[in-house]
Amino acid sequence: MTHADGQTGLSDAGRAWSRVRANLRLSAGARLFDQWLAPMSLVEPCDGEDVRLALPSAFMTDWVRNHYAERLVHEFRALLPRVRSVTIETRRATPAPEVLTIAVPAPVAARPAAVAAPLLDLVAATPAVRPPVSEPASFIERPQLDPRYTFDRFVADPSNLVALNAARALAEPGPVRFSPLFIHGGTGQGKSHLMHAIGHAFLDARPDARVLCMSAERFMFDFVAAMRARDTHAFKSRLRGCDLLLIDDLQFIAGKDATQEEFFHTINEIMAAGKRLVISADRAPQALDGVETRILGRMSAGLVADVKMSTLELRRAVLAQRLAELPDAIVPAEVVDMIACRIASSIREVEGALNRVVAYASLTGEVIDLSFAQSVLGDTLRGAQRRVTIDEIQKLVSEHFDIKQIDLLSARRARAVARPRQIAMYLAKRMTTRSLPEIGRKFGGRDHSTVIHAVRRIEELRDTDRDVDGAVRTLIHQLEA
Ligand SMILES: Nc1ncnc2c1ncn2[C@@H]1O[C@H](COP(=O)(O)OP(=O)(O)OP(=O)(O)O)[C@@H](O)[C@H]1O
Repeated sequence: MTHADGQTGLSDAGRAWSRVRANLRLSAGARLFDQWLAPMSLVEPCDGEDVRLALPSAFMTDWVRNHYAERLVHEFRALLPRVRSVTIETRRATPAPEVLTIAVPAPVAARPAAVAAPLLDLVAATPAVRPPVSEPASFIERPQLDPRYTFDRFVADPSNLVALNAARALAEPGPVRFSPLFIHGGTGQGKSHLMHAIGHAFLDARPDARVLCMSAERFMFDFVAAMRARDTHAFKSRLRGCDLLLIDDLQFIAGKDATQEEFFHTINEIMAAGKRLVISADRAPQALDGVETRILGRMSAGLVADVKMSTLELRRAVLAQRLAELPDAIVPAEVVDMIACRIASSIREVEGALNRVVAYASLTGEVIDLSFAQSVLGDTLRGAQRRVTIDEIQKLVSEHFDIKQIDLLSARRARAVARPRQIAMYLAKRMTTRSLPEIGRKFGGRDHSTVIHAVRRIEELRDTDRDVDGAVRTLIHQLEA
């Protein structure tokens, strides 16, 4: 219930918001506060449980969400303990509100939670940030699922097909398939998106199911907090009572022995009860140093699937999809293509680049063209621009393996030469925009199928052979420096 203050006319949430703002100003400092936080306003009416805050641009929304989402929940809850969630959304200041209502495209509209916020800006829409822990054991979890991360919004591509199909199968009601599912891959390649999509699909089919989604880091914090409070019972029943448990970024518990002990028992119980389990990490189980073998063994008993570095086609398709969600934005094809080609590191960065261009154009009123986009994305492009050449790759690989560069181009098949050659081809595919035939030509006139074979082989070896994975990581690091 909202109570209005007789003297100030403010609701409980309104008064809490004034205090939260004052606290933020003190802790963030005037400059940061004025730039990012001052433009934020409370969306009224507010029932004091689900708080909504609005910012005038998607860009700002993104920034505040990344840096202040959890903080805002804590600040509000300290003043108003009944606050359940804080949602940060985009609401453009002018013109009048009806212009602000962005059509919610069909796929996302299927989820009522996402539609509930009428001014939802799909690019920057922020999931409600739920309070972290300590719900009573009987509470049916409302999982921390990002409303944007659904299967409908996940673009299928050869680089993610196995993981996507396994994720879909695991989310289907009925017999449990492909559980535990272990999804691994580089940063920003869609692991969390897939996990959340599983959660959404599973809840769509079984709305009363207990689904819990958390990072391994959160698992550790909650567990440590429960131990400190000498009350691990609620923690255990909360985790172990799940129908679907989704744990992101497993690598965080590497080396944390007590947490791993608890984690092992948790996944054991989930699996023994025939419930579903999905885990993600930034590398394959075999390469997760510092994580107990018995945990990794459990993972390997299920399906291990990777999401590989995005292809150019995938980046193009994701951008096209995101643009379709921004009917007001006019972004020429050459700008889209420039972003897809020049930013190859992570899809998160690709999306971020598009958002930034659109946000700047809406703030400055400028028309988007190639030079506008390039000036907005200056630093990002300069970072991404560090153009690696095939020659550079060959030089570095030959130095690393202490062979002659010419050997990489030769017909020699000895493993001491063949493996580095495959690694060099893999890096050329991954770190340059050269096509397969072009790469083949640069390696002594080889066929494009040889390059494909090399890329696949190294991808496989990176999952199973630490030495190869380690060498590739070092080389990538050096090439990116
Ligand atoms: N195949 C895809 N289709 C559509 N969107 C994608 C796809 N892959 C990634 N994305 C988008 O890219 C962004 C980053 O994805 P996500 O957060 O899932 O990456 P991640 O692999 O979990 O990264 P990290 O390990 O850094 O957490 C998200 O906005 C996600 O929606």
